[in-house]
Amino acid sequence: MAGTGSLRNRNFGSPVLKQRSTTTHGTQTPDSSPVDTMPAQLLPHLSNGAPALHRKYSSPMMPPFMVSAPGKVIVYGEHAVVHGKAAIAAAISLRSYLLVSFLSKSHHTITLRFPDIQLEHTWNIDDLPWNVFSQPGKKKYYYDLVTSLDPDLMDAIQPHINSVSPKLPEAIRKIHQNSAACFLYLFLSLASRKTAPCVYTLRSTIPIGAGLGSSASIAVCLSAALLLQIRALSGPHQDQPPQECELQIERINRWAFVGEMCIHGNPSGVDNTVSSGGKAVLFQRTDYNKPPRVLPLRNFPELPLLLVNTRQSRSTAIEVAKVATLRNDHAVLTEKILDSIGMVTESAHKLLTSPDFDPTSHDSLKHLGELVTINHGLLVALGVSHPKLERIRELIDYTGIGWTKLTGAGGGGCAITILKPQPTITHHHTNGNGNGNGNGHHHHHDTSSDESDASSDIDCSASIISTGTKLKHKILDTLEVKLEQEGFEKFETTLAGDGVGVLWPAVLHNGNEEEGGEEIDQEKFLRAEGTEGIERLVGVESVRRKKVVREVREGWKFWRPWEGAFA
Ligand SMILES: Nc1ncnc2c1ncn2[C@@H]1O[C@H](COP(=O)(O)OP(=O)(O)OP(=O)(O)O)[C@@H](O)[C@H]1O
Ligand SMILES: C[C@@](O)(CCO)CC(=O)[O-]
Repeated sequence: MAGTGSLRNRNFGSPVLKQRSTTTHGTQTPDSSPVDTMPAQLLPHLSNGAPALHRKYSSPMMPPFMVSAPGKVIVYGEHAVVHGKAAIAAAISLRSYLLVSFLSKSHHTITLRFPDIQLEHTWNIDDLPWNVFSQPGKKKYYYDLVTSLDPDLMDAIQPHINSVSPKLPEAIRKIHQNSAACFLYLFLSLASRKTAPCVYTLRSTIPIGAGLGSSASIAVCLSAALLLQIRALSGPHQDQPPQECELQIERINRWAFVGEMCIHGNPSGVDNTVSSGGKAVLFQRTDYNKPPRVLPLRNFPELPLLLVNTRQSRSTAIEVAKVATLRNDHAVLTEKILDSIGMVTESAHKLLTSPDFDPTSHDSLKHLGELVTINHGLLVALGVSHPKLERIRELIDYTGIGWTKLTGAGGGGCAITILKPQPTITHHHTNGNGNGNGNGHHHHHDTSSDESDASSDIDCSASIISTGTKLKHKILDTLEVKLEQEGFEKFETTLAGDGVGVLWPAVLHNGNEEEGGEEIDQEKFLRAEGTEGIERLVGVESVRRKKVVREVREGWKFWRPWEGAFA
């Protein structure tokens, strides 16, 4: 077991990291590689966390570490992506955080503490079906591409899943058992009997079942944590070449996809791909036996986005199954709708990647907005909207502030609105419908000036004037009150952020008195209150709210192939 002393003596800057980390296949058996014997050169690299190396850990075990992964929004193409069409999705600033704390070896247990869903469960490591998972033909390695769940392995873990929350009502038990299945399948596939006993404590700022990829983000966290524990990842560190960063992200993503399959049956893989790699991507999977086509959209604009939660929870698996049924019952029609959604995505992709794309121009935003409207209509035709989503769209359409669609699986969950740029006109008549398909409702924003241009209810010209900005804020404030009155919830988030991140050891400079930084332990993590409390304690970004400056906190590290290094 590595004590504090050996941790201190480790050479975290070893150049060996570069050579080892290019290892891809077959040179390492993850069996019998508990993290407490992890060689320094394969541990997450600390470049600016030097003080942490000299601190004394209160426990003689390995210090706890954390991983974090973002949620996502699908901007275009959900559902159609399950059927081979392309989708565009972007990471958001809401994230899941997983703390891995090690126990002394006498424990022989593995514990999940997932307070967001009130799940707490402990398994005895020796009782798990290692023999089934290590049989020839069944044994998988960290570098394998697994594209479907093995029914024999699922059968083997079933009794251990059934032992989770057996007395709770069916609906809650299902949520618990989905998360437990995701963990156990990954744990048994990647770890070994000798894996160090530990506690996995997970907290998330992503609403669950709201279309924002909560399940993918937990699958990414679990995959990254387990791969780190078995030494199958290198970095993230400053000098990692882009291809090497991509390899690490890909490795995490492949196993996260396996975790996603445990939670919702037939995922396309878009959610875990965005959650692993961050930023924004065009994603398409035509053949489930092969890796998908993933084109990073490096210049994806920080579109002004409004995110509203219906608070109507639903299961992605059920919504995906609805579309499969429709496709069975109305094959030709459904195919045409799915094709059209694919065309919406391609059209957006063409615009977003064209050399003269300007996200602040009226024409570009209008084009993207119209595609949002069309996409929503097609999702309605697929039967995956919900009266509450339609109500949100109606409320937003009346204000004329942007273009709205459901995002993710639908059936409830969230709606996104791409906001028009700042209005330049301070008095106008709207047709009550920002999507240009007027429905006869009239709104009067009672301010001064230009009545002549009633057609451009909110003008998208580049000149932004303060009266226009005030008007927009007024409309948004009024809208927020209405949404709240009807039980909906507005979210603040930014688009196109980082993917999976590592905090090793779990120490952050939180500006308090603790020498060398604040050690994050289970109790502190569990005590953090709500999204703000979690972000203040462990958030990957520090947010200076008034000026809305977001910057990555010292300590958190990311694989960023687009930079070849982390900031
Ligand atoms: N914070 C969390 N803690 C534990 N388990 C979670 C958490 N968030 C999500 N899950 C797991 O993910 C499941 C929700 O997955 P689902 O795919 O239905 O919703 P989503 O991922 O939020 O939406 P979408 O797939 O449409 O983006 C839950 O039932 C639970 O098993
Ligand atoms: C509905 C869906 O397309 C998006 C869920 O976020 C399902 C999937 O792609 O796995």
